[in-house]
Amino acid sequence: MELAVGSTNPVKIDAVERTLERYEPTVIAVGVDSGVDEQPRSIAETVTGAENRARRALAATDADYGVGLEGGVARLEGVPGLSLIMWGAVTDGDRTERGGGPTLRLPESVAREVSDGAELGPVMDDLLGTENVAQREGAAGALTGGLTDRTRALGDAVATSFGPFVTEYYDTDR
Ligand SMILES: O=P(O)(O)OP(=O)(O)OP(=O)(O)OC[C@H]1O[C@@H](n2cnc3c(O)ncnc32)[C@H](O)[C@@H]1O
Ligand SMILES: [Mg+2]
Repeated sequence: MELAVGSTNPVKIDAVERTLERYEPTVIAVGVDSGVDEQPRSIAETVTGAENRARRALAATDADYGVGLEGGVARLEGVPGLSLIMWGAVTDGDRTERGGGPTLRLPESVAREVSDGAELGPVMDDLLGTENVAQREGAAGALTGGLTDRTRALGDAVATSFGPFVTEYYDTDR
């Protein structure tokens, strides 16, 4: 199975390779524009970024599927504080499906800087004294003490957005 992933971030490529391992994936990294802000600030903007990445990556290749992964922040109804969210989108060129990954509350100091306009990646690097944590364990790893990491967290978004293509349960939706 050939998959075009709309990013060159190694954690996103790894997340797709590992999650879809049983399909023996060939993954092509395609640097595309997400078409949304570098730091999406709502569920809708995050999902749109994932969709754009998936469609643009597929359009640039003859892969079977395009996959888009996007990280964002949002204030969610019923959940205090600012949340880190992540969404996936998968397209076969005809149909597009979306699915989410885990949600984490950001520490207040991080939430404040991001709310003031900063991008999460650099703010996390400042807090942790790291460089490019977004390309390694990510906020998901740091904020859980390693109970999960960004590859696994994004892998969940890959699984939930890919599911409708590999199970029969959604067939009646079409
Ligand atoms: O090259 P791309 O694919 O754009 O990879 P990225 O790391 O920038 O990932 P996103 O654009 O999807 O994420 C939007 C912003 O949120 C940040 N971000 C998202 N998840 C993160 C995480 O787990 N740890 C640190 N920063 C994260 C990221 O660094 C960006 O500033
Ligand atoms: Mg980015």
